[in-house]
Amino acid sequence: MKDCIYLDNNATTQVDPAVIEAMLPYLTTYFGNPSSMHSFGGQVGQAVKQGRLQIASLLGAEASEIVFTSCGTEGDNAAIRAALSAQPNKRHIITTVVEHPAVLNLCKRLEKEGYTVTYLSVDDQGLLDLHELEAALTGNTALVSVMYANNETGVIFPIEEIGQIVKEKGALFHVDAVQAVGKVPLDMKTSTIDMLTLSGHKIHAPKGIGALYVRRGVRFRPFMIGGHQERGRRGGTENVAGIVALGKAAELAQQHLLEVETEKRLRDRLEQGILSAIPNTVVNGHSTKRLPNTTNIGFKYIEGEAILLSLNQFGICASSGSACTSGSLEPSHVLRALGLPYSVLHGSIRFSLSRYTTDAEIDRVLEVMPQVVERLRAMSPFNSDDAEWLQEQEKAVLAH
Ligand SMILES: Cc1ncc(COP(=O)(O)O)c(C=O)c1O
Ligand code: FES
Repeated sequence: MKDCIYLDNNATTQVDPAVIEAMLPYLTTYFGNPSSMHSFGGQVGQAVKQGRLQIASLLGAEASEIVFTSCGTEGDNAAIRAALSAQPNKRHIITTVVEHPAVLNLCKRLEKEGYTVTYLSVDDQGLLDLHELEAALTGNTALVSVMYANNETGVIFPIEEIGQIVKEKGALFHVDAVQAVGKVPLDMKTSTIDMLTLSGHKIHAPKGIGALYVRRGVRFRPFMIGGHQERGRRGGTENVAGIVALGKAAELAQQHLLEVETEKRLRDRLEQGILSAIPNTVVNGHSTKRLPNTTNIGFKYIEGEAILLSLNQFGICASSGSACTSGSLEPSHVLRALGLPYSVLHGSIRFSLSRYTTDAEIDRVLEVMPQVVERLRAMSPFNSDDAEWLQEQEKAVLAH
């Protein structure tokens, strides 16, 4: 079991014991290849089929619309590349400035390959202006790729409204729903989404397995070229144990969707507790158009990294942004896009809860947090907005 108060579930989640139990036989006894003709392989093929049905059920999709991938990053890459190669005459892509690097860095690469990319901006609440989307869409737009919910702030975009606009212009619509799956109800049958990415390790399955929903009728050229697996949409012998795990995790996520209010109650208690006990704190991102498990809080005048290290000493795991960029001390591209002042930008912490989070854990964080912040602020050279240095930094950020 975990030996810390784990509030970093947007980075990754604990594998559910029931998921481990379901997948283990496929690492031991049932090691066959699902494509084999013999019945030993056939049994394994059945397990893959079952996993596909479970994922389809969570998404309100058909089993044939699910393609297993190795992770969310692969799903995003496969969807975007497939959309482009299916429409070779269209050379324009629309995405947002707050996407995960799996989309953002791919789009930057595609610009080098000759595509034009529009990066939609967000306001200080992290929300899009749909007029900007309408104005950007042209007959040359192959694809609009927008995340369902942001991994850093939890802000949720109005996906179906966006989809309506996209469909009017005949572009394909891809949604990175890695953070939304299991936290908001999804129904592909009534949705405008053409392709949707999800990742196992964010929903209590292991790392290294994911899925891509591809609406029936959407032309899909494989990203991973090889054998006939996944109906020719993704070559490579299936990660059977991973698929079984993802299927089980999807089943549990579907059940848990009914209880997601509990997670929200704990998140709100944590957030309100911090805001009321500690002065000069702000919530980053829209307060209600948000995932139920995420809060991103700016603690003015101190460094996020310092807060994280102090919390770590108390056995509390949180994050100052996305795991893949936290190695660099650059402020998060998401918080920068919100145009936050320098003092908030550098002092922001993301707490992301899961169904395992307890009231006792939230109590403990609320007990520790004020002392941590007070101690760091006492050492901070700039503890008011008037500090000349701070003002200079603000100007530099705005000019950036
Ligand atoms: C919004 C979003 N998209 C994509 C990914 C990438 O998923 P994976 O780690 O499975 O490649 C993540 C993971 O952090 C994410 O939060
Ligand atoms: S890969 Fe998700 S935080 Fe970077």
